Amino acid sequence: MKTEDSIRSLKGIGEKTEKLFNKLGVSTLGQLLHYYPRDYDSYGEPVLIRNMKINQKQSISAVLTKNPESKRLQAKTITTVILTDGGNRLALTWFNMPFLRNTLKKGGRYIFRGTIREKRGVIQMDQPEIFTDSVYEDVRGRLMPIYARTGGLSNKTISKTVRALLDEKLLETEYLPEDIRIRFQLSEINYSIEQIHFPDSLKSMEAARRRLVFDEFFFFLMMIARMKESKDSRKSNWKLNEVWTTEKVIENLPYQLTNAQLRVWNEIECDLKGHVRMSRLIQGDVGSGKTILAFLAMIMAASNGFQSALMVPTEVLARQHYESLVSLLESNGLSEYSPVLLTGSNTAKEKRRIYAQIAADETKMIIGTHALIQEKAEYPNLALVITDEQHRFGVSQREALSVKGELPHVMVMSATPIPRTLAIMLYGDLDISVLDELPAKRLPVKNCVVDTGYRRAAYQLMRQEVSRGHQVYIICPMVEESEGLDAANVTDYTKQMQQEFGADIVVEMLHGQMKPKIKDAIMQRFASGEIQILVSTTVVEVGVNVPNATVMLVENSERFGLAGLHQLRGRVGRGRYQSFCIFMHGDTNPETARRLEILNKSNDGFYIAEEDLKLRGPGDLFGIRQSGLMDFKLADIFQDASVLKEANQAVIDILAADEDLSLPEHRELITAIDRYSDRKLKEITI
Ligand SMILES: Nc1ncnc2c1ncn2[C@@H]1O[C@H](COP(=O)(O)OP(=O)(O)OP(=O)(O)O)[C@@H](O)[C@H]1O
Repeated sequence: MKTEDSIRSLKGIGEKTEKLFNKLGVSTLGQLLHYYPRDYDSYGEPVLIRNMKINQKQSISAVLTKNPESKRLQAKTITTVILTDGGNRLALTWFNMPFLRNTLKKGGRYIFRGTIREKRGVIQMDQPEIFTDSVYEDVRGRLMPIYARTGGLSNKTISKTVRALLDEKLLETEYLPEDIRIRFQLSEINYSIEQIHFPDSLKSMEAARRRLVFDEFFFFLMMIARMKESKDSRKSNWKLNEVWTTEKVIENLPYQLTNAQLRVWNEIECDLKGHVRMSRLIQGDVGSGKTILAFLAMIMAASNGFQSALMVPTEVLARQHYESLVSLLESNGLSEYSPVLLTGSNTAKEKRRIYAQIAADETKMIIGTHALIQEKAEYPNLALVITDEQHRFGVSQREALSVKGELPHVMVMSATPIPRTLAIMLYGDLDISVLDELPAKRLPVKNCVVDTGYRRAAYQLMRQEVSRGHQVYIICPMVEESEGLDAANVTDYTKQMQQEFGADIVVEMLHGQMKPKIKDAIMQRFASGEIQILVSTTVVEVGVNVPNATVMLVENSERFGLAGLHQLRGRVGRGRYQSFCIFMHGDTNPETARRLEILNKSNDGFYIAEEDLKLRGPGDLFGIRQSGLMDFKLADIFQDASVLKEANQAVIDILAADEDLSLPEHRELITAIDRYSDRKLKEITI
């Protein structure tokens, strides 16, 4: 038997059972070995009735003093046995199992196991499992696996099949080098597989789990590390030596760059000047000033005679960046770089003209939405691509653009602070720069978490801020997943607000269903101060910059994740005025208020992201789960953070000693890694 063989090669697995296993993603023997239990049942010592704990699964050993009784109730047959010990009674009931009357005999000793419940003063056990003493002996004191199941395939069948396979002694070849196993105290692979399914003890299960969790992280990190091109192969074809234009632009800025901005700019500049192509992630909290770094890099490309492209996720953001760039260039006498804006609002004719302009190298700077920049444009002279990731895993996206033209420098901007552990996983193929400082003279946003009873007071605060010439965002979440309802909700709310604030205050709305042109127009009017209150869905979450806005009210804030709320809040507090963020919730669950309190306590995105990761896991947080990329079977990025660190260290050390894994002691390892990467990359759907 081989691990690649179909599970049909096991005795007793016919076509029907095979199909059911396939539903669980198990087709081969190897996959079955790695189909780990999701939990365990422990078979403890049988207890006396008086010592039984309600709502716990327990066993009782008893001699039957009476035969079971069956009666029909509606369409069901109910079979009952009453057990007594020392004056305590326990009722056992089974549904639709009348044959038990012939199985369980008066005078026989059995062990019954099930969850103890109390109903109307009677303690009872529904549907208990039944053992004879000798059968129970086999499981006594053990942890028995509980597998994720599918209809028609019972836990019993799955465990029996796994047991049968393990008894065949089908062995995996140990692929982890011995020194790594010894250094990180990892148990051997076959022992770990056996013990994760049928542990001898809790301790051996934990050791097995640690090894298998290590493997999950290790392979993932190895795959990412091997995707990262070696510095030697990342030769840059672009010589960017001219730096004084950007120096002048920096001098002319109306503010001083923060130390963090200066440090990161220095890293970017070194990349651009060097012989190695840049492949860098710029991470920073909301409002930390990432945009100016992107513009400086684009200006540096242009002043050296090269093109650059900035891709962003929304049209609103593309236009906003375009306008800021145009005005930055104008104020520095650099309009000759003639930037272009490429979005879904361009007519076919305009697009053709812009593409022609790009192809003829008449424009040095292209700003647009991802899809459009990636479309059929030809970039004869593209030295730099900047993508604004917006918490999405984008290897394939980055690759798609990098292949256009002569492999440009790549800079990735992430607006979501990502905890260090997760950053290793997501962006292991990039160098990372962190903007860990907000521009000075910013007043921290004042937060409050309130229930709907505070609404009047919130409106009062808005009125007051508007009278001072400032502006307000009101965020309405989706009522349901349906986009249609989303729009209706915002529309109704806007009408209410128009009535509430009267004709002197302009209230408008913004949502994802609007035509891009209309959305742009609304955003323009808000940015120019013509609209005072903007009622919006989360379309403003992404990077919108209106420093004059000082109040944000988030309705139904319990429906958002913390990281999302932090992004939203980042839309205020971007100028020099005191800003306020009101998280309103219509929920009486104390858990909600406690979760939102985390935002109240801190304005630090990295801290909030850590907390959110703890609460919700990485999938929900960054929309990664859908990509299948972080679907670990056992590993949990947060709980197993220490194993993650060790796996990361192991990857670094192994590659430092043997970059292409060609040493004989790594032969098994490279085979296992290749197998893993093939499978994983096939699974990814982005
Ligand atoms: N060093 C600085 N001093 C003062 N203001 C700055 C500084 N750097 C940037 N700004 C201003 O801060 C505001 C926010 O900057 P920017 O839009 O680049 O933030 P960001 O990092 O992209 O944040 P987000 O992810 O929230 O969009 C802008 O109005 C920008 O002009």
